Amino acid sequence: MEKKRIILALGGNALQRDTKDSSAKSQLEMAKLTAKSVVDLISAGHEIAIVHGNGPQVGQIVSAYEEAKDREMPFPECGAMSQGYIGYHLQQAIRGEMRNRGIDKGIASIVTQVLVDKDDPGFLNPTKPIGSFFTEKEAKKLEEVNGYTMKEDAGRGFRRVVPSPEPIDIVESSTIKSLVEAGNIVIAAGGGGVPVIDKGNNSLEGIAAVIDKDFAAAKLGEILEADMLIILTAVEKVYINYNKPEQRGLDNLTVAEAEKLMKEGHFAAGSMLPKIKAAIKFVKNNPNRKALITSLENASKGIEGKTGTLIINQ
Ligand SMILES: Nc1ncnc2c1ncn2[C@@H]1O[C@H](COP(=O)(O)OP(=O)(O)O)[C@@H](O)[C@H]1O
Ligand SMILES: NC(=O)OP(=O)(O)O
Repeated sequence: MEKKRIILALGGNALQRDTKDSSAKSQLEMAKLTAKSVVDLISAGHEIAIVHGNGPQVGQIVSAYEEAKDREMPFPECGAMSQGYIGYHLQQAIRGEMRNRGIDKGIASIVTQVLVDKDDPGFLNPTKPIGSFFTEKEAKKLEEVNGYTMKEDAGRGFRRVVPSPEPIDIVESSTIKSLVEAGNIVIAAGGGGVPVIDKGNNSLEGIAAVIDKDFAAAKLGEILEADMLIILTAVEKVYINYNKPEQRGLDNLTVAEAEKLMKEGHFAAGSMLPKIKAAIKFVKNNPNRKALITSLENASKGIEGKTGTLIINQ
């Protein structure tokens, strides 16, 4: 098979067994399972950069500091900590799996800053869920006492939501590119990257927000001139009429078809919609690029065209 440069976007289920277990032990076990699928792609000879989510983890870090009361930690610093925490687990798990299969490649996480616009409309309407799930009553109390904005998250309970601006550029992109071109596996723009704004005079400033990792992965793919964006999530395919009796899996979608289905409301906001938008951004106006949405365990089958939903320019 042709060797490809691939950006892998790892969704929540790659790192969390279930929404109630946010322990480090469980995350490391999940990272080890995830490593098997990732190393299947590495052993097929593809160049890989990994972008992971961080919603549960950054929420956990922020609330740990808030509960400690006697010490403060700004939100962007918590985002940077989440990159280190998750990157450490993925590095350990993927390195171990590579060594088990006799693959001697370097793997490293890059603490990544992602440039956003201070006037991004996302700052006015928080949408990105972070941290644990709460009942409606608990959510109301958190709104009153802590000043959080809480929203219902896909029928699973209430979560704190924070602004989610769009990524404009990746500050460490040339370093990431050099590492990928030298044959290393790179974990970058974790949690969508730490959002920073440009203050002028070579000065960047972190800002309290969480960038969508699927958008950051599409941006990284653009910068690295990747052949493929693979978004790994909990479902094997994208569906129309999802969760309805007439649900039907989609094998292939052109940008025009995806845009039409998006307008018809087939993709839920906050879950499948950003993935479709990221896939469209990555392939639009570029006939050589493909985006694939499938489940972690189907990554290798998906790349062989045997499952998943493939999004192409036309
Ligand atoms: N049309 C659709 N097709 C498939 N899945 C959908 C669709 N609409 C909503 N979903 C939901 O989107 C979820 C993926 O989004 P999300 O859980 O936010 O991803 P992740 O955390 O893996 O990045 C799927 O598990 C599914 O429940
Ligand atoms: N940053 C981000 O997109 O995280 P989740 O995938 O956990 O929502």
